[in-house]
Amino acid sequence: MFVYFCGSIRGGRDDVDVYRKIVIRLKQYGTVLTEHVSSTELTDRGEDASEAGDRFIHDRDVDWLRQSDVIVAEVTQPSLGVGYELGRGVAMAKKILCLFRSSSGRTLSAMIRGAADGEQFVVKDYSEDKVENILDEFFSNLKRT
Ligand SMILES: O=c1[nH]c(=O)n([C@H]2C[C@H](O)[C@@H](COP(=O)(O)O)O2)cc1CO
Repeated sequence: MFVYFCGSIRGGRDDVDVYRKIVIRLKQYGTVLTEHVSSTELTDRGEDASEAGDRFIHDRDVDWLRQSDVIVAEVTQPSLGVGYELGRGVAMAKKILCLFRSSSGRTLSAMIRGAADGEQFVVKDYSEDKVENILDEFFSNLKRT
């Protein structure tokens, strides 16, 4: 199984430790195509603007989205890139799990919360200590469908 993990990069790296925890768990379920998103070495400047530049990052990530079987996004820290990835994912009819920490005091965008249908597009409010359980539950339901 190929998993595409989305998390904020240029939108801010405050939640990188949570991303790391999520990616470690996701690796039990398959190949995480975007492991770099959870790297503590990656700053809010992005991937060294990559030698090939932003177009390279965009095209590579859209290819990975196409290849993925499931998209998991940590959406607490607002990020244009994550929102874009989710929109592309919906257009590709991918199975999507969005994870939001209400303890942040933020209100999740209506364009994410309002997209939830409980099946193809799932939004879960969670606390960091429960994240592994939520992922385990999501992936065990996935196997049954
Ligand atoms: O350097 C990058 N590498 C990369 O893979 N991305 C992708 C993966 C992340 O899920 C998402 C983050 O978007 P943003 O940088 O707008 O927060 O975009 C984004 C950037 C920088 O925008």
